[in-house]
Amino acid sequence: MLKFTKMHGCGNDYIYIDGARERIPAEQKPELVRRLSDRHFGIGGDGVIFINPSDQADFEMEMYNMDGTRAEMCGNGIRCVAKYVYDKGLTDQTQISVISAGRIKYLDLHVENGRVSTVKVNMGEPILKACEIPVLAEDEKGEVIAEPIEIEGKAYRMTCVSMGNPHAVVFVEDVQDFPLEQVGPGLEKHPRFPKRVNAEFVKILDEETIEMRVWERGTGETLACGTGACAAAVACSLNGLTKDTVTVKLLGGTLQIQWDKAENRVYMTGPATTVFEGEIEI
Ligand SMILES: N[C@@H](CCC[C@H](N)C(=O)O)C(=O)O
Repeated sequence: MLKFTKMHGCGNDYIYIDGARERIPAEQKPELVRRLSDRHFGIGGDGVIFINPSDQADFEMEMYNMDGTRAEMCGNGIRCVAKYVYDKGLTDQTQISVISAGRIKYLDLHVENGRVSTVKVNMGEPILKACEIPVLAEDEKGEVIAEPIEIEGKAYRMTCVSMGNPHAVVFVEDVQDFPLEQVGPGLEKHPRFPKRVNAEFVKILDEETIEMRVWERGTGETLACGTGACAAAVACSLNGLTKDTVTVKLLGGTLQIQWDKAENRVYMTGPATTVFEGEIEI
């Protein structure tokens, strides 16, 4: 029997597993993730996150998308990791560090009635160099800002940002009626992205507010994406469309994103919620 906790951040739901208690061989994880994430035959979720011990930070986050592929970073997931470790008494600290794919993030936990309600995460520097995102570009050391790209015969402009994981941000007039199911997979798997990409479709509401839908690499449309919201805020600022602090409205909730340009750090603040706990035979 495998113990798990189902949690979400703005409706981006993952299955959280204590990797110190549940020892699963690495080669079995992708298949297990696909089974557990299945919304009809499994627990159901956008993927699975293992919370492991670490010598470099307070905890390690090991993140898998629904299709069993690893991702370097997960913004909504890392807030839930903070809630998991605090609410379960694995730490009594309200400032913690979490490492994911070799990069350490620092988190401030906001506690109400003994439980974490919201978390502010220092998401680090946005990565803008094409070869580091990675996105194929004429100038591999340059930035990809408002560059033309064709998907399914239609022309769009994309701005590429990595928050540890790759994102392509496209500005659109209408988010709600945007044909995400057609355009999202085309952008995710476009040959310019050697590691595929997460695709954000963004409408500017005013200089401090944006609306966004996301097509996630390895999962498809989700109700929210934390790293995607950070990438969108950076892309808005780079294109001169908003201030450096924005409210991002997603299908499943709202995130506050600040790009502190003096420090060149992105800060994300948002909720973390536990849905239920259980055990499943594997
Ligand atoms: N939903 C996440 C991002 C999850 C990983 C992503 N699909 C990828 O493959 O990079 C978030 O909140 O950041």
